[in-house]
Amino acid sequence: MEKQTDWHREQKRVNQVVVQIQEREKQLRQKLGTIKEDVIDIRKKFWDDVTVNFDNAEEAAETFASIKQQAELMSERERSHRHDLNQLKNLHKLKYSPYFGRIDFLEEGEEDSEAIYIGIASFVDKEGINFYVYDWRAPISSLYYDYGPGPGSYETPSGTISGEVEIKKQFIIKDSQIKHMFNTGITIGDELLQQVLGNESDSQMKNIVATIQKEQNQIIRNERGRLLVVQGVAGSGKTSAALQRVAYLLYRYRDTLLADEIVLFSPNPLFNSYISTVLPELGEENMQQTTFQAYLEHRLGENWQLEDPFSQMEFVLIEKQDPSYLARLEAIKIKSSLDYIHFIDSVIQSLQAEGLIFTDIVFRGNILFSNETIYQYFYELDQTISIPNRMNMVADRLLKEVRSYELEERDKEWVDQEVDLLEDEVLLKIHQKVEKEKKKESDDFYEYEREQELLRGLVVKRRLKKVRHIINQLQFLDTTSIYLNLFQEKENSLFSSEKWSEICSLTIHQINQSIFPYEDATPYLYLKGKLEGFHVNTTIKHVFIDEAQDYSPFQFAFIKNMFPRAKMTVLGDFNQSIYPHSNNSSFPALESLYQREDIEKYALTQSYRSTRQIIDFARHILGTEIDPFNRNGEKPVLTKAANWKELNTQLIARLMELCTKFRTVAVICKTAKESKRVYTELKDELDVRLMKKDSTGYESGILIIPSYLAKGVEFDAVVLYNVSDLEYLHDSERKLLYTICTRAMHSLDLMYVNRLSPLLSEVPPVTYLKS
Ligand SMILES: Nc1ncnc2c1ncn2[C@@H]1O[C@H](COP(=O)(O)OP(=O)(O)OP(=O)(O)O)[C@@H](O)[C@H]1O
Repeated sequence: MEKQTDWHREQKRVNQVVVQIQEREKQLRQKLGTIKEDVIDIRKKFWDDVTVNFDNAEEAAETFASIKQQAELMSERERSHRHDLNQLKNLHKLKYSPYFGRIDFLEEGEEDSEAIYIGIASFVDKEGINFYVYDWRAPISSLYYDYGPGPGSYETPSGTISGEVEIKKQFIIKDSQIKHMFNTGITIGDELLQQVLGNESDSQMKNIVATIQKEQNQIIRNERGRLLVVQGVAGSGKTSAALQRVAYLLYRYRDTLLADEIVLFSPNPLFNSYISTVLPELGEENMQQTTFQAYLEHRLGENWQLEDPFSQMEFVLIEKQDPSYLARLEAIKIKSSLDYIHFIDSVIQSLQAEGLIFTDIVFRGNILFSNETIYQYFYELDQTISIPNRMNMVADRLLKEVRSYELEERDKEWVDQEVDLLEDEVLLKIHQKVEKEKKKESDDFYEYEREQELLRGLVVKRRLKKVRHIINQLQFLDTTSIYLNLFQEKENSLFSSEKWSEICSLTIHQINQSIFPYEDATPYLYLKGKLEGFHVNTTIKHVFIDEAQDYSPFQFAFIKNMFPRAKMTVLGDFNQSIYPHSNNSSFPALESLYQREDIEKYALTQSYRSTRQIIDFARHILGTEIDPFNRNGEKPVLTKAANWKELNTQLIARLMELCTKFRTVAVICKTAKESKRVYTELKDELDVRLMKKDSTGYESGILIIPSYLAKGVEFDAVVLYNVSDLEYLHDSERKLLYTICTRAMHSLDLMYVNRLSPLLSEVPPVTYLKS
């Protein structure tokens, strides 16, 4: 009875708030209509209100000022329009579901407690005094995530506020109706989480603001430290915490931080699209999103075709018979290490005194500046000046000489010939220019000579444009040869590896081919930056790196260098480090780049994605401890087939069954090559889609996807294709297997032919079913 009246009371409040929201919507719509009309009006009458007069400098300045004023007026109105539109969108969401939580808090020293309702955005009365709804990011809302009934406190810019949480409730409200209501304890109720996690997955990630856990809340709201490191088990909400943290920062620093000043590095384009709706759902704009590969490509420019990490991964997974396989694996490890940075730094040190390699600058087939001359110019300069500064000084000197050369060159015969070939429009333009000058000079003989002079000047200038570009871009520096020189010495005291000599030959061979190996791209750009100066990005204030276990120490150092003013949030799971360059030393290496007091570290140990049964199975692959959220499902199913044909028949039957139960079903293969083969075999039988490295999105249905592209993403049901000893034999593939299994939310199948992978030998038979 009490429960019913309580429910009734709460629903009554929802109704009241919704009425207020509707009222506000109405007012805002009216206001928007007026602003829109204003903008149209300003646009239409833009020139009516501007007096255009360029007769003299004073009039022109006045004209300019009045145009500026009109433009500012219009952009202010447009800004206001955008802001109100955003507010309208938020009101629309609030109307559907005004809030998800309530806490009654009695502040120390106060007589009465206040009921705080928490939703995705604030909603205040007209006077701006009473909050119907608090934004989940407001300081007081932290109580909801951090405490159950009992003593509690929260931080505000002016200090800590303590008191007593008297009541804590959670709601699921849809269509303005309370569907569920729970009184909860310390953690945000199991009941609500059960509801949320039991739902089917989507091709888009969802926000978790209603059920953020205490340890996740600490990560989201952390503002200390320049480096925030999160090590969290599979499915522990690292990506979720990262995205809600972006939303939090945008709210907390709304006057000084723009979404564009935050960049997120994600593992692949598919992941980018998977997470792209979370922030807009929360009423925020998306941050910049990129992959490290895209960033490298952008930096390397068009001259290089860069191998991508997925092709490198295919090589590592497939080409074990390749004669250079072990050398390349070793090369990848060495080139990812901080030792390699130190090695490059030591080489750069010696290049201060000698050894840089330059190329000739050629003009019309002749050497304009020989590499020896440039070398001499460079090393004539004081050695205490940094290499990039000296490089710019050389460029200035060369440009000056080009200018003198340009003047001399105008009288050459080739110039006359090219003048004859100039286009008519150019001739006309020069003619008009001279006519104008003539008027001023009132000189009748001036015309022909002057025209010729200008035309010759133009021809030479045009032809020298490329030379100037080469100089301005410092392209006379032969960074590729300097990089290759690192591999000329077959002995290297820094690397005891016996394979160093083999690595040297391999690298020289690879780089002389047209595709630049992935493992060399970052070191090459680092060297280039050290010689030419880094194009650092100082506008970015926060860098987020998700799936951070896939980054090498070298890459971390490089990113830190590129964004010198940014705070870093780095989230990963060393149990999912599947790339040959990533290992357990990446995070310590990253931390070594910061002062101890600048580092904040968190661990997430509870997994929310998969059912208890899936986690119980998967954790034995690595022998690791993971605390599963208590949600039950079927045990994973292991299916053995006598041959490939039978495997496919069983796979098709199982997929048909899974499709009736779930929205997203993934067949995860080890490699892209295998995925393609499976796709070819299934496509006539079932509606399946093949995911490739450049796939940018997916819909519900059956996907066939290579293991490394499924990183960071999740599916209702996963079928691991061919978990035989042929595919998963080596210890190095253990983490890959574990990563694949932990993509499943509700259902996991593993299929194989002949012999089962020995990597599953430690998994107790009670954790799975056989079919
Ligand atoms: N507090 C939470 N409330 C509701 N759902 C949550 C919560 N935390 C995590 N989840 C859900 O758990 C799943 C896994 O979350 P997420 O992808 O953020 O984990 P992750 O640690 O990045 O995983 P992985 O490293 O395995 O890719 C998602 O479906 C997410 O919505």
